[in-house]
Amino acid sequence: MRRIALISDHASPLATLGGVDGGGQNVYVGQLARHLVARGDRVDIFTRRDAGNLPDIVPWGEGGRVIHVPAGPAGRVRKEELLPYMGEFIEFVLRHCRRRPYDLVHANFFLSALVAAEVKRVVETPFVVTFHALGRVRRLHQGGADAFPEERLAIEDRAVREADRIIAECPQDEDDLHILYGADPARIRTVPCGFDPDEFRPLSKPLARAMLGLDGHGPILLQLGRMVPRKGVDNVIRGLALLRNGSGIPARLLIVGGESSTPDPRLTPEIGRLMAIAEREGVADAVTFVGSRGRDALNAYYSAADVFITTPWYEPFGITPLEAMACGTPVVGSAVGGIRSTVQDGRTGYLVPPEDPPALAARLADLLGDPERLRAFGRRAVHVARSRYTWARVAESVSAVYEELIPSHYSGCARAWANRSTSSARPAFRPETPGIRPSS
Ligand SMILES: CC(=O)N[C@H]1[C@@H](OP(=O)(O)OP(=O)(O)OC[C@H]2O[C@@H](n3ccc(=O)[nH]c3=O)[C@H](O)[C@@H]2O)O[C@H](CO)[C@@H](O)[C@@H]1O
Ligand SMILES: O=P([O-])([O-])O[C@@H]1[C@@H](O)[C@H](O)[C@@H](O)[C@H](O)[C@@H]1O
Repeated sequence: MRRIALISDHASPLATLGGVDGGGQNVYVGQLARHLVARGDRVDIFTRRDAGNLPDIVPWGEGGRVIHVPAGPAGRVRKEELLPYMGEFIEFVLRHCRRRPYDLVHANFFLSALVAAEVKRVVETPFVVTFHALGRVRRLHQGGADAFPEERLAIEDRAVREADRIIAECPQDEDDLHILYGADPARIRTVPCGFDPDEFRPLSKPLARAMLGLDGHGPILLQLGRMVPRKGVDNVIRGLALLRNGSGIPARLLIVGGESSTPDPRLTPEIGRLMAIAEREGVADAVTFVGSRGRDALNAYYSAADVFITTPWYEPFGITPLEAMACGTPVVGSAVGGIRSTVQDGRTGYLVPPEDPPALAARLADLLGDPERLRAFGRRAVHVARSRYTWARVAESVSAVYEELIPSHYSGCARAWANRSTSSARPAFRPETPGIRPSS
């Protein structure tokens, strides 16, 4: 039985999703852990305690645990401001490793990669990293709006140098790692993200719409995800205006996501910005801001929609288009990142340039004007999603990556450490990265 530590500094599988900091990484870590545990691993997820009332440990399936790490205030801290608290995080994880070692650490995001690199330096546990988002790519697209500290890039460079394996989520992510970070291709493995068939399956549209209390006529378009400018929701609203005015199709747009379950521009400024754009474009009546929704409500939203739209500026993978496909809903998405692999242009949906409302409107008009094509795309989408992208398959591939580092017969690192830890020579944690401090 392998002992795996999954580090996910700011993205807990227990968090509410749809706000600025809660989305794909939370889902990834939670699903990966569940499926690894189902395959027989012991998995501890280390994530920062971001509320005072959280238990120290929460069970996560049979053999899994979410461990809340006291690092910084027990309240919300923006991920951009977390670096100074990572010293406490590292020391906490090291204490766990010393009590009972892990065979492998899997870090998620650059802050967690810093933890994994320190753990490797001190107790020699190998590590795998999935970045989920890369600092240089973010800088390229967000420029001055990127508020992460300068140290992020050096930490990512170090993680790329020191990780035993790096998981890329799509060919574009692989290229970014190689070209922007000089990552050694021999240590990169490309494994996509997934969806859970227990959460997402096609429901009939009338049933799904009745479940959500949606009435009225006209096609329904859906946008669902974290409410941040780089998701390009403004372009979806502009595309909707062009569609309604140009082709006369009376489509409506539902926008799911935000910091709270009712849309509140004070809590989610991006919603306020989008509301103003809908007003200016003359489509405020055709756009419904729903707020964030829990996992159990999403199947109905995806199934109720005629088309799912996602037009981010960039996307390391993009889980939402997959979830839509699994519900039999065709996707019109930006031709960027992982969306280029999941959406088969002209077979399960269409790919459009990222910031191009006229191209989006034209594709929507094409699709909505041809109900037979919509149905055929939807059927193929379910097939593609189910045959290639379940979390069970993802976990199998990730497990194979671990296997390269921990042989199945388990001669293991953990055992080596257990023998060695009887010696008194235990190296101490010395933060090498500027900007962090040890807690004591
Ligand atoms: C820039 C960036 O870093 N993007 C990546 C980020 O996910 P990011 O959070 O940007 O977006 P994704 O679309 O991948 O995932 C969003 C997730 O949040 C869920 N959700 C959203 C709104 C809501 O109200 N309720 C809810 O449950 C969605 O169902 C989905 O499962 O990590 C993912 C996993 O590595 C990648 O696929 C993304 O490419
Ligand atoms: O888009 P971005 O803000 O750079 O980075 C994001 C994280 O902050 C978010 O918490 C996580 O869920 C996403 O997977 C992604 O990694």
